[in-house]
Amino acid sequence: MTTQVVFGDAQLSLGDWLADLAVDALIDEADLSPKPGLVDRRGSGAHTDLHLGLMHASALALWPSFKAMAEAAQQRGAIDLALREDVGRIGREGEVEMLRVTGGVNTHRGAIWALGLLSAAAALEPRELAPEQVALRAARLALLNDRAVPVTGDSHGAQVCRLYGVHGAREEAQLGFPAVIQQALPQLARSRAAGAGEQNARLDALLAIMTQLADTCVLYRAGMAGLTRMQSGARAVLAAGGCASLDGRRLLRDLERDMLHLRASPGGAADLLAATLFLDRLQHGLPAQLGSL
Ligand SMILES: CC(C)(COP(=O)(O)OP(=O)(O)OC[C@H]1O[C@@H](n2cnc3c(N)ncnc32)[C@H](O[C@H]2O[C@H](COP(=O)(O)OP(=O)(O)OP(=O)(O)O)[C@@H](O)[C@H]2O)[C@@H]1O)[C@@H](O)C(=O)NCCC(=O)NCCS
Ligand SMILES: Nc1ncnc2[nH]cnc12
Repeated sequence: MTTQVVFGDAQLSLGDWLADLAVDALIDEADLSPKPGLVDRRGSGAHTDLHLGLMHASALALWPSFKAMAEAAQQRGAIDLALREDVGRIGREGEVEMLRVTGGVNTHRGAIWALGLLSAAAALEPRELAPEQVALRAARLALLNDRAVPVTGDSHGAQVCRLYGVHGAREEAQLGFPAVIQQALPQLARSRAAGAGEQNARLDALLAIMTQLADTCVLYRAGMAGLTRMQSGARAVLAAGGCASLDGRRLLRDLERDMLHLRASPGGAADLLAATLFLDRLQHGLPAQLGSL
């Protein structure tokens, strides 16, 4: 039985719809400008191996993985080890495809993890798509131990988590994406309500994530000095009125200058902004009708 999402006369399977939302979120994140240290429409930020075309190609290449994760969730129908291991296997295959398309560059490793879990979590209960509900189901899935994960312990994230005693991408998901639920979505709503405009509201949401996140990409590239500058700089922009204000824009420019100087790229925060946009669309773009064929 396939759940169909009905938009007027058009019909889409739930897996197609969720994969569309996930890829749209990745492309919107990549395009959003000006983001400090990150790839955007202006350039490659602190990266020498990434550019906007590569981010787009990577996002599009992941569509089948997100669809497959959502379909696995529909088929399994419960948060259990079988589903966790399906999601892990599909995610690893997605990573291989990402690396093939980008010629070996890590564009979206964290995003496959976050958006994969969230796509599966959404597909499990398509009538319960409030951000907190979806994030909680994703957390329960992330807490299960995928026995097929290669136990190398030498990823960049694992190295800096050990060195600095912080939580990385795995724990962010296991805690129910607090940076998204407690920081980014409320900031997105506040900035929209204040009339900041959509682009500035999304930039403010990214900064809200950056105020608190232990972004392991920043830690790996720029150490604790980089992370502290990222967090304090993001707080300063928001305290000055956010990206829609003149003072906020000046402080954003200062933050960008310092992050480029430190080679610091908040890739983890960028992934969580994509997760924010995905959950925001899920809650505001509920399908007109869900039916089962
Ligand atoms: C649980 C996993 C996510 C693995 O996590 P782990 O921490 O062990 O591994 P990393 O390889 O470091 O990947 C984590 C990626 O998550 C993003 N991230 C970082 N901090 C956070 C955070 N606090 N919360 C959430 N997300 C976070 C980040 O991804 C983005 O940055 C990448 C680009 O950065 P860049 O600096 O260019 O790249 P590097 O490769 O580090 O190289 P250098 O250029 O510096 O030399 C980009 O990918 C963004 O997406 C981290 O990279 C999960 O992946 C896992 O379980 N892995 C095991 C295999 C598996 O089963 N996979 C399938 C899972 S469905
Ligand atoms: N816009 C971006 N720039 C650099 N790394 C990223 N990882 C995810 N999105 C990114």
